[in-house]
Amino acid sequence: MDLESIPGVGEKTARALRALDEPERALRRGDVAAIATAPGISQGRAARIARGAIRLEHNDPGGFLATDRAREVYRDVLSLLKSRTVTDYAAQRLETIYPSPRRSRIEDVQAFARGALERESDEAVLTALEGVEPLEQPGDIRVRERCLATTDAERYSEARDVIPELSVEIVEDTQGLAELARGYSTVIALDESFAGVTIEGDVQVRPDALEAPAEVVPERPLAFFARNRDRLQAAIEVHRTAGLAADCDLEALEDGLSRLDEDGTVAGDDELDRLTTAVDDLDAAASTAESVANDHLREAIREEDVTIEGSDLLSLVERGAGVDSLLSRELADEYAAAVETAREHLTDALDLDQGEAEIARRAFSDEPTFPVERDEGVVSRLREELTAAKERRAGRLKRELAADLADQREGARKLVRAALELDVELAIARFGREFECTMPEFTAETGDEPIGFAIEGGRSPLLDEPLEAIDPVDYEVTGVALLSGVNSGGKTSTLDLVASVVVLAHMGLPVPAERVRLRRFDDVHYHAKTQGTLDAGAFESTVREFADLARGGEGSLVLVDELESITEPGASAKIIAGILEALSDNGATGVFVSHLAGEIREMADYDVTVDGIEAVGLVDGALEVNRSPVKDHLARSTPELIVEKLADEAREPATNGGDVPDREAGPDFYDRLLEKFD
Ligand SMILES: Nc1ncnc2c1ncn2[C@@H]1O[C@H](COP(=O)(O)OP(=O)(O)OP(=O)(O)O)[C@@H](O)[C@H]1O
Repeated sequence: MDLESIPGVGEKTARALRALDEPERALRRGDVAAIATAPGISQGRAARIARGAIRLEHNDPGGFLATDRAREVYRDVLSLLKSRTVTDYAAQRLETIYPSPRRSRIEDVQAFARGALERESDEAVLTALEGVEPLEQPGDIRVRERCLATTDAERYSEARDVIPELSVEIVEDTQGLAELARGYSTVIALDESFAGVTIEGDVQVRPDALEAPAEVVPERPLAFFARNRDRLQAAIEVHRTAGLAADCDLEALEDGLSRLDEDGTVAGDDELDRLTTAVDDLDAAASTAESVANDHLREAIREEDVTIEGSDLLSLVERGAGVDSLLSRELADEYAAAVETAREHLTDALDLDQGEAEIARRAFSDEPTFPVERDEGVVSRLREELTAAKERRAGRLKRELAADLADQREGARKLVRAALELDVELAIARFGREFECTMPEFTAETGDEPIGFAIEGGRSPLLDEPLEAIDPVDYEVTGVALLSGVNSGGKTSTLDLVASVVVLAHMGLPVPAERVRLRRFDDVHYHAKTQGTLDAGAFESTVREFADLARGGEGSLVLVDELESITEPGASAKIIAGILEALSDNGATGVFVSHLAGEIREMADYDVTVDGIEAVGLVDGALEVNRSPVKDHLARSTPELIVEKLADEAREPATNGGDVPDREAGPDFYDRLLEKFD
């Protein structure tokens, strides 16, 4: 359907509506507001869309997490996974794994997770992963030493679009081209008509340039590799340390990257380095050469005894000759030697080749002068010569490197993606290992008897204690059960365990238990313990919520922690009994933690299962608890245990020097109390 054709649906609303089909992308609040107020959308539809948007925000596109506490458990287990990633990418990628009732979705992630669990992570891999990030597009680049030239206005604008890195110039004719060539180290002429013309400077006639932009601007592909050099090197390192098969030639890529500087220039070429240094140092070297020559000459003059006949001197003075002629007459050899040192210095300091040295020689004239002075014109020539050679060389190296790397681009992308995916897998593997997880078995798939859930040796990942301090819990529920138990026995932790196991299983991930079998649930309703008695309004809305639940509970997992605190015990027991009946009729799976299990069972008009977390005894005043709920067993409460202990002690013969324990309240009293508990 064309969304924009709905009256009143603007672009923004349409975008928001489309986003609903893309579960990976959360809707923004503004979008939801736009939908809700868009004319042409009924209130009911707007509400449904808003609910969908909220689910998306909670990464719950399937509406699996039906309550706040269920969503909290999901966020908590997700955090545990995310905290085991190295890269931000992997953390974000884990966000896309959400619990779902859909078999295909679960199985897809399961396949991924099974592979992940095989992965070994060692420190070297994790360290290497620190440098990996998603690849980035380089920013805009400008190449100043090269330009494009054409006589044609259409080609001109096409060139500007296709190769924005170079400036494009319109030229009238060969003369225009020649002028341009003086300002750039290379001019790329786009017109066939320029073929064969001879112009001073570097002019290339490339009518095909717009079809192969990377050849005339190798800076473009190189910028991509330069921008991503470090992350690519890190991704290579990840592949090496993890022994991961790569989709590209790692050596070739690494070699290419090692020749590339961060700014996109080619590194590690001796000749280019020589030319670059020569251009940079030229002025300084020429001036030093000058000083060297003058020092040399000064020294020579100082040591020289110049003998000149009076008549010669007279003729020189009469002719008005200066020091120069004296130099050339009397000190020609010294001058020549001084100039030679200057030339040698320039050649050596700049490491010039023969042709360049020829030019450099001319920077110091054979005509004697004092002081010796460089010829700036010649130094400029030399600079132009060196710069042109440098740019030619850099250009060639860039083209070669770009050609070498061109084939690696796709491979490089895959390399980084694989490294980042490995981080996701390693996070799952570490979670799996650290919580001693297994893959859960969905009974619909295994063909076993339908059950609710059966957890063997489960340890809640939400407990703060280290794993070894957590007692493994076995718990199995099919239908709806009440869970009774001593204070602090671990009832809430058991609900947390069930919720996290079920949520993880429906995310397609391994679960923290020795073995888990479960049915595929449609949703999880987990209600945390309510703090204190609810006011009438809140009580009413809670009852309403359960009425909804009771109506449609089939396929639901309902976990409720001490609902009785919402109102006074008598009324609570009645309400809970009613909810249990309805849920049980509807085939839901549920666990209700309650201290009123006995009362509720009596109220209910069917045989409610009551499981119990039992204190095995009191050790030094502290309860010793069997954390696995015992099936069909109403656990004794803590007060009962204490009365029992007192009764036992009262019955014991005095052991402390004839002092009879609790003389005032003898064994009879405790026995009578105990009877009340039965
Ligand atoms: N399986 C376990 N292994 C070790 N310690 C546990 C386990 N389960 C719970 N505990 C410890 O017992 C404490 C109390 O657990 P929990 O809050 O789940 O008990 P409860 O029965 O719900 O308590 P209450 O009666 O207050 O509702 C936890 O904070 C935890 O330290």
